[in-house]
Amino acid sequence: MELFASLKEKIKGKFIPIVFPEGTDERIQGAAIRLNQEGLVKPILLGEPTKIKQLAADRNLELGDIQIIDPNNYDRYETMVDEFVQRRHGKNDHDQAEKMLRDPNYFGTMFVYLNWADGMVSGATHPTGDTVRPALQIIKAKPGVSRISGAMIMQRQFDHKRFLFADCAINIDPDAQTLAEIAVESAQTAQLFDIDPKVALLSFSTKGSAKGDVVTKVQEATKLAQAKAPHIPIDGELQFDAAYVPSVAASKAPGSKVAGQANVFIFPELQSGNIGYKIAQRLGNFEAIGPILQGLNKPVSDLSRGCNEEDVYKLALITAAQSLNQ
Ligand SMILES: CC(C)(COP(=O)(O)OP(=O)(O)OC[C@H]1O[C@@H](n2cnc3c(N)ncnc32)[C@H](O)[C@@H]1OP(=O)(O)O)[C@@H](O)C(=O)NCCC(=O)NCCS
Ligand SMILES: CC(=O)OP(=O)(O)O
Repeated sequence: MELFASLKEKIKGKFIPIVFPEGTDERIQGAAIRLNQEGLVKPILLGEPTKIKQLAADRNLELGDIQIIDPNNYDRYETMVDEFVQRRHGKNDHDQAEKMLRDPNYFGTMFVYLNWADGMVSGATHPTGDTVRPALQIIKAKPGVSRISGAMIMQRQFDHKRFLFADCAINIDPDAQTLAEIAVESAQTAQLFDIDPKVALLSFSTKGSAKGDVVTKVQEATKLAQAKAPHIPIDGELQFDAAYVPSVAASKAPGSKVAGQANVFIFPELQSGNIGYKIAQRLGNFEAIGPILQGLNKPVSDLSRGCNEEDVYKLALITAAQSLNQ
């Protein structure tokens, strides 16, 4: 079954509450209306209600019974502040918490932490750092995960074949240990999207063809990842052509169980990961879904500011489906 049809089937009729901190944004409003009308998600928009309603009316959008919550006028605000201070274990005091929760991303993240929503989708108007920092600080990583990372599901237009790229969003310069963890987490995320993972740790070098600290890091990460998950086909260091093209793999990495057939691509650091997915999306015409945060205790999803309404709609479906697996 097509990916989103199967996600819709999983969540339909469950009215999973998802909080959208950017309630005034047109793309968010449009997606929330569709999700609500189709009975897929129970959207909660954050922002000043009169402003949200006026903007919707100006755009000819009908919000219907969608819930709107104003962080600046909310009767449970003090409870949220107290819970936040407790969660931060002395890192933020009451006065700081009062101010921080005025930020809709902190407010929305607390909603998820307190189980008042099952997930959050934000980032249409906020850069990634501001969107995800509250989740890193409040929701935190699952047991057994030390670093959260961001995966993109890349879907080819003509045959809907899917690939996973990571880390495209979070860890700026991961060390070998973190890179290994990203590789293993990515293989697990891939399975959620019906990708049978074959994981390539990418580099500008294939099997020692070039030298340097950055190549050594990828070689070490490959060994660590293989030891962590011996049941998953993982190999590196591989150039992209060796990872993906069978004829190149045959000459550059003969005998590899991954080279020539990789579908999960692990980038050595964030510059290449973020640039790589945007090239595939904008030049290669791939549909880019995500970034999907891997390793968090509860689902919080970050949009790219370049997203459209359809991206918001789809990421909300993924976020709601992720909440069923928590
Ligand atoms: C994610 C990011 C914002 C975190 O940076 P930061 O806020 O300066 O990070 P800090 O080191 O101050 O850590 C803040 C908190 O997050 C936690 N944290 C940071 N990175 C983390 C990670 N990858 N996994 C889990 N926790 C993490 C820290 O432990 C810390 O928690 P604490 O406050 O409870 O001690 C930063 O790594 C970043 O900007 N990444 C790139 C984002 C981006 O622009 N991507 C491209 C577009 S998609
Ligand atoms: C994923 C991405 O590109 O996010 P941002 O909105 O921070 O640019």
